[in-house]
Amino acid sequence: MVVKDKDQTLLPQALEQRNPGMALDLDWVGAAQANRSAIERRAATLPGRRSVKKEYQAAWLCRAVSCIDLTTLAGDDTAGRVRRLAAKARQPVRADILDALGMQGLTVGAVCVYHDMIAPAVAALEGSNIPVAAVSTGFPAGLSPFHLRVQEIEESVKAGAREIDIVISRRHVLTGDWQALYDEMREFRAACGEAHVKAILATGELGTLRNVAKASLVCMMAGADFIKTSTGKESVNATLPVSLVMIRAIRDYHTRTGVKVGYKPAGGISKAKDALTYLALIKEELGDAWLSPHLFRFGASSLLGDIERQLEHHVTGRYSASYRHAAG
Ligand SMILES: O=C[C@H](O)COP(=O)(O)O
Repeated sequence: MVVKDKDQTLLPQALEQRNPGMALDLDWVGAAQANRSAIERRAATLPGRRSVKKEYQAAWLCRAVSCIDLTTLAGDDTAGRVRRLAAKARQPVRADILDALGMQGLTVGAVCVYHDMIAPAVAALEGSNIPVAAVSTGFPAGLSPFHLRVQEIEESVKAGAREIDIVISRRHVLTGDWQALYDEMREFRAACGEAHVKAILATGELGTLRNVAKASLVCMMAGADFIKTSTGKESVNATLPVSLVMIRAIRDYHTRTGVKVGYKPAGGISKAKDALTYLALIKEELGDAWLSPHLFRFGASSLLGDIERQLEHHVTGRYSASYRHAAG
């Protein structure tokens, strides 16, 4: 069976798009609003939306796979674990399932690791065109000395990371010091050189949705190629209300500057149906242009397993024994 999606772009595209950034516009930042109750009402309508059509669900799930930053960020990471992750990144879904769907050649968007795991990841992904993304700048808290955070970026780029996920200093947001946030992001951007930079806002620690909107704008003004919700280590990670606020900031930035900045929800996204909700959100708020790996990623360590199980179910009409067991 071949599953077709009318406007599909399933394979990762070349990462040629960069956000050049702009001068800090404090008036724009000051005017940013986020009406919590309206945002929450809208977010509540998202699960189960028809904009991601059920008859094309397998194709949408494959698209979700192509947008995953397959992640391992644990203190006990080893080269062996990273090699296994890289193998999964190259072949994220069982070949017989992909054959049945007519989706050969599917890979994930990137593999995301700590600095020390870049070398084994790069070696294991050689020849695949799957980029390695590294979390740098003293991830997850971002509280190491500034010059060491900049140096960490430079080292990560030198080691072969083509994407750098930086963490912002939350205190700059919490104290409303937008100039400091802009300057920090600007320096991180410069240190990344040719590598793409994703700015992790750690939204669960920013206090208000309004702060999330402002921090999103400032990071984009300073040249972030992506804005990302969370490290996955905060007590609250990616949520739909926060995503709406960030996505609307991306939309405003695009309207005002013509520049498309990417979006990466991360942390706690582990179910295929949640992935579909996020894709519906992107489709409705930003449009089809954002539904590809160069403008949208999931930061996720365990989402792929559930998507693979759903695809298997789609193809065979049943879940494998291991899944039935896991589902109780
Ligand atoms: O950036 C990615 C996150 O750290 C992954 O979080 P997760 O392990 O909850 O999927």
